[in-house]
Amino acid sequence: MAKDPVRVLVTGAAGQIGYALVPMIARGIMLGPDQPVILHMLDIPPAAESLSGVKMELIDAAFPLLKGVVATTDVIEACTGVNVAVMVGGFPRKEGMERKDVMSKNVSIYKSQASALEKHAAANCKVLVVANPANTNALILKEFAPSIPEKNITCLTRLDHNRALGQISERLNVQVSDVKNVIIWGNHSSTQYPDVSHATVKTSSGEKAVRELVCDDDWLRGEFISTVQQRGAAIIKARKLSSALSAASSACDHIRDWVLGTPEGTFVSMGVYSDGSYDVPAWRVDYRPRTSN
Ligand SMILES: NC(=O)c1ccc[n+]([C@@H]2O[C@H](COP(=O)([O-])OP(=O)(O)OC[C@H]3O[C@@H](n4cnc5c(N)ncnc54)[C@H](O)[C@@H]3O)[C@@H](O)[C@H]2O)c1
Ligand SMILES: O=C(O)C[C@H](O)C(=O)O
Repeated sequence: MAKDPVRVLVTGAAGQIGYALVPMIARGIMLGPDQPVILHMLDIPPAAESLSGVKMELIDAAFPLLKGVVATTDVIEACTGVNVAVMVGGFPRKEGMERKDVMSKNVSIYKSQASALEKHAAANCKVLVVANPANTNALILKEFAPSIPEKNITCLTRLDHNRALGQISERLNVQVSDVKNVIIWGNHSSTQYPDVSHATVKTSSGEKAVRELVCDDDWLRGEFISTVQQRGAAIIKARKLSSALSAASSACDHIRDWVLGTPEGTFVSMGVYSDGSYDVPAWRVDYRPRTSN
């Protein structure tokens, strides 16, 4: 029997990540090849015409799994009934900026969208924040949507995880699909810590530790980490635009593995609300930034 469609919200859908992401969702890359979807796309009024063009293209692509498209600038209409929310709407940094430099513009967006999600999304809606600064925006969303369970609000560090897999694969000249179990600790920022302590590569003689195969701790402690930490900036320098296809693909990986699970013995990275697991300090209420009103 055919499955019921899942409603997936993409905010900032007229932007460059949105344009790469919505066809991936409509093709089943996010939720699986047998899962019908209804896409909810939100953007701001100045982008309404461009958003309507994206909707036209989705119709023209005749995706068999796509059972409906809501394209709107109304946050309530966009959030109503959604089972998965991918929060991409916001402003990207430009060359020479850090991700925290877009904080003042982007954080306010997440306050208003949090209350719309809290009131109108489906129960148990899973939220992925992509817009930067991703960890802070996710925390703001959690604060302003207190009835959404903490474990349902996450942010994207899967792009950093995938970048780390890619760097190991390039260094060892092995298929990226044979590398697994890197970990990204910390924020999606230049202070993140890509960790290969548990990472392995599948070889003809079984799984081998990345550290053993690389056999160069200076590289692992130095260039490897800084390349992953600075990859976003390197892409902005090269494209004059921030990463989009890799961000969209990683967002699909994040939701797919969250909803459908990972193969046994494989783990992946996602930004989660800290409850004290892994010896990382739990988030405390007194860490909250003070506000003037
Ligand atoms: N976490 C990650 O790994 C990662 C990776 C790449 C980019 N990003 C971030 O994702 C965000 C989007 O990047 P992009 O390249 O698609 O940017 P973009 O400028 O191409 O698109 C952003 C879209 O968001 C829309 N928008 C702005 N305010 C909005 C609001 N209040 N509601 C709904 N939509 C709104 C804009 O109109 C635009 O269409 C940026 O913050 C970027 O830094 C994060
Ligand atoms: O670096 C950026 O500003 C965009 C994104 O966070 C990335 O890592 O590519």
